[in-house]
Amino acid sequence: MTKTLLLLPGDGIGSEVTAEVRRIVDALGLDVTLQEARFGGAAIDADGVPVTDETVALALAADAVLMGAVGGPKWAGQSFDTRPEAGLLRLREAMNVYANLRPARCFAALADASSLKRELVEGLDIMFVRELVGGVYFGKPRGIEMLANGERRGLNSHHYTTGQIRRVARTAFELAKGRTGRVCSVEKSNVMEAGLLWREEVQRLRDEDYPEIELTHMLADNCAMQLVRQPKQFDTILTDNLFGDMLSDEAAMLTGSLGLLPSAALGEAGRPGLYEPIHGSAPDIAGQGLANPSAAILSLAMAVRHSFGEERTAERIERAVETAIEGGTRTRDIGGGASTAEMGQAIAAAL
Ligand SMILES: NC(=O)c1ccc[n+]([C@@H]2O[C@H](COP(=O)([O-])OP(=O)(O)OC[C@H]3O[C@@H](n4cnc5c(N)ncnc54)[C@H](O)[C@@H]3O)[C@@H](O)[C@H]2O)c1
Ligand SMILES: CC(C)[C@H](C(=O)O)[C@@H](O)C(=O)O
Ligand SMILES: [Mg+2]
Repeated sequence: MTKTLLLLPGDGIGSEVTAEVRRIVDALGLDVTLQEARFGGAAIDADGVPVTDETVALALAADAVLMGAVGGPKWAGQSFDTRPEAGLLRLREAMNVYANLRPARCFAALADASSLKRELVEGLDIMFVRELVGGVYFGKPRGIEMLANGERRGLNSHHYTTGQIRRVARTAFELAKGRTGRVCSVEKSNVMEAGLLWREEVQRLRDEDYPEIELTHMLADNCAMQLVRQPKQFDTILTDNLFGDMLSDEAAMLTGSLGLLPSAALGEAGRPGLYEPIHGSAPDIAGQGLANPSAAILSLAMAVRHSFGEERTAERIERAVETAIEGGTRTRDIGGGASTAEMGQAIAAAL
């Protein structure tokens, strides 16, 4: 049956990399109806808000949503509620995509592009499962307030409920069953109550429902260090919204570039997923044809796998990205001179 894919190019390199996603959809001849809507800064400029109610409704009615990137200096001075990033948070919340899968795999041909030694990253395959609709990103109260003594105070709240922790932990355990069965849960249970609850609930769910899973716990600061000391010790890393954001950017460099890491944000079964490269709008290279479209194209592969249920086509896209890189076509971030379009063409040709 024809699937619906809503493309949200967004800002900066977002539109450049989603153009290459279109190229791949066309080259594959996928049975997909493509829709497109403004998002982020582009929507602020045209519609006055980073995401309109109509776009949220389109997303909820689609089979999958693929977002490029949002944000940029043009909108950085605005209040939080009207920034491009707020549109992304609103969409994640509206779609209730609480489990964010961020795979960090090192392609053999790129082991030397990593900032770590080849032997540390060769064969690396980590799956981050980042909680995406809770924690400090969404906690209330929040804001900047004026104190009686004339000082200003910035305030954010970090909290998690049992249910929020258990549902994302379940996703991580289910995924790990199809991998090596090892899950490392990452928090700061030594200083944060929400971290302590996280550790307790993850352990409890493992003991109740997943005795076959080998679960370990690690403090987030140690995890940041271990990722660059001995990254191959990890298989599945389960963590909260903020730590997951930071640790996945760190892990991107193990694979060679931020331009390589895709993501899938999933909610309840049968609901649409939200797919995004993990990188941002990259204002420093936007508009120059320098962006690596691989992360966006690999995000399409994740959409095809998780929302369209077409595992073989997903693997075909992933293999084509690897083949194009092995064949020597590389954008600047991974040591080559290819443009965004040339990289997309090489991937399309390798399908
Ligand atoms: N999901 C998203 O939409 C998302 C994610 C992260 C940041 N942002 C937003 O993007 C804006 C810029 O943020 P930033 O500069 O801190 O992070 P960024 O991810 O945009 O860029 C960080 C660095 O990585 C490089 N880079 C990123 N993607 C690349 C690609 N595909 N190919 C080659 N190089 C790439 C950039 O050139 C830059 O040097 C901010 O407004 C931020 O809020 C959005
Ligand atoms: C743009 C921002 C809201 C977003 C996040 O922090 O989740 C980004 O950094 C990401 O990794 O998707
Ligand atoms: Mg991020």
